[in-house]
Amino acid sequence: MQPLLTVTDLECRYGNKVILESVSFALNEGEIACLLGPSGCGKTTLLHAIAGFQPVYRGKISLAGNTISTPAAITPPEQRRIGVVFQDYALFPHLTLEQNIAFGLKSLARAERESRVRELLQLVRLENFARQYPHQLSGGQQQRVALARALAPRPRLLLMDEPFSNLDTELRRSLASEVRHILREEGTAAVIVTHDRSEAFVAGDKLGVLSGGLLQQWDAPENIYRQPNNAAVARIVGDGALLEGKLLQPNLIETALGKVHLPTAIETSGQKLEVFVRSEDIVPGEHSEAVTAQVIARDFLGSNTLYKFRLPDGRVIEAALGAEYQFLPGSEVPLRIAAPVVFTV
Ligand SMILES: Nc1ncnc2c1ncn2[C@@H]1O[C@H](COP(=O)(O)OP(=O)(O)OP(=O)(O)O)[C@@H](O)[C@H]1O
Repeated sequence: MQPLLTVTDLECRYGNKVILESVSFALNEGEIACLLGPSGCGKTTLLHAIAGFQPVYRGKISLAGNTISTPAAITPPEQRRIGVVFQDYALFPHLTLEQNIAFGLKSLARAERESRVRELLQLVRLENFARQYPHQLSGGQQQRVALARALAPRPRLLLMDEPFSNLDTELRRSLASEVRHILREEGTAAVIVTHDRSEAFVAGDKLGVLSGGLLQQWDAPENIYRQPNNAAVARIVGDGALLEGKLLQPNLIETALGKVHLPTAIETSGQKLEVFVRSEDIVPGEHSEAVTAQVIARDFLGSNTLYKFRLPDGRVIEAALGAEYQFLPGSEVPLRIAAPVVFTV
């Protein structure tokens, strides 16, 4: 099957400043991709290049088999059949919900237009609000209208730039899940920019992690979480500490947080080893491979407690522990690593 969207060796610049370099990925029909990365890493620039708002310096973007961007030629945004949803919703304040959604459907006959608007109002669960104006809706509802308006003309691809960032945390996650459901129902492929990893995990079939102008990894969110390509990706997709590792045996590493056995032996020819330890992958309890750490602080977070421990070498690490563990500040606790992610650098 030919991918819907193909980005090949893309480079984008502002003046002489290189913003994105060697970016390549492919998205299939109906797939949802989330672009995740720190502020300023080029997420919006990539989205704008796909939309046709941003020229490309090198490489190529193709949609449904047609080349739409090269350094030599750009298909104008309005000819790409790409829908865009912005962070600030950008709804028309003087139009009702149904008029907002019908906006891009002027070429349809009236009956067809009305039926498509009804269908979309139902899809975003706002059928009882058809005659209301945007200011009469909550932020989450407004964002669902913006989504319905963008989907109305049946775009081949939908682009969303930080669509949930104006909403509170809980609503963000539930809307991310709802958007996924709505896009699935419509069968529309999408690229969603976010800097919130839980939104990206919930919404995306694919995750693209950007940092330093490079697409560091492109894969299913779970694969990236379990096997990040490098420490930068590991940090972007999870909280944790990066420790130096010393190879004692091909499958045994020593770190400041004790020794860890690896499921498979690794070969190094003198390279440095780095061990990324997620805060939820640290286990207390007596063990031959544990080190003794001191509790210096604890924050109760509800489902778990976030402890700060001082390791024997003086560094402080965080561990998220369940309710079965109760340690007081000042106490000494044996700790070890349950599931390390190891990189050779
Ligand atoms: N019009 C512009 N002219 C020059 N530099 C720009 C312009 N727009 C963006 N940049 C720079 O390009 C880099 C990437 O910006 P971009 O908006 O793509 O990042 P982002 O990952 O979307 O960031 P954020 O998460 O903060 O929105 C930044 O360093 C930014 O300062």
